[in-house]
Amino acid sequence: MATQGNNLSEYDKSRVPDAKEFRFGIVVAEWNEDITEGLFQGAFNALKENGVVNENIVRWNVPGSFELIYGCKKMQESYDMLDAIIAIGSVIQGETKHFDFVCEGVTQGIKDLNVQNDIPVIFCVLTDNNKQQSIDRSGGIHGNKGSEAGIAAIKMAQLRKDARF
Ligand SMILES: Nc1c(NC[C@H](O)[C@H](O)[C@H](O)CO)[nH]c(=O)[nH]c1=O
Ligand SMILES: CC(=O)[C@@H](O)COP(=O)(O)O
Repeated sequence: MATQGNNLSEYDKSRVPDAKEFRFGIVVAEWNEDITEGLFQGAFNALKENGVVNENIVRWNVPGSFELIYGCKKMQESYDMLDAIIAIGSVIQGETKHFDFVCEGVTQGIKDLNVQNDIPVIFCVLTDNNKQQSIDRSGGIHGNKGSEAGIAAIKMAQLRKDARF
């Protein structure tokens, strides 16, 4: 399986651009907030480890993962000086098919934001079968997907900058 055998927090620092000039937005869903706070810390720490200063990180909260779509869209519109945005959520299977619709909806919505707008939005939404899988991927045995997302945000910010010249 993609994550098993790998650690989401490990990365080759020599392959990560210096991010001290970049500005990032982070939109965090409050559903399963024990998980999403862990993901936020992973992303925040990864940005800081690579030179980002606190003043260049703006955070908004939204109720659930489905609202990440609107929150990220408004952040793209409100903060056009941002270099990348990270969308953080934790969706855990319940008794019904609601999980399927939330996961598909947020996936398609964030994809659309990347297609329609110029600020890249990084998909840091866990879609897990149970709580343990979420714990394992937000600072547990498989590392922290938030860290992975922070590094992806830096790399996409650099790609966007390079693409302008
Ligand atoms: N069950 C989970 C949800 N459900 C709520 C939706 O995201 C949304 O807020 C609601 O349908 C109102 O529009 N959200 C999560 O982030 N994680 C879940 O496990
Ligand atoms: C992803 C969800 O919305 C889900 O956790 C809600 O739980 P349930 O399907 O039991 O209503």
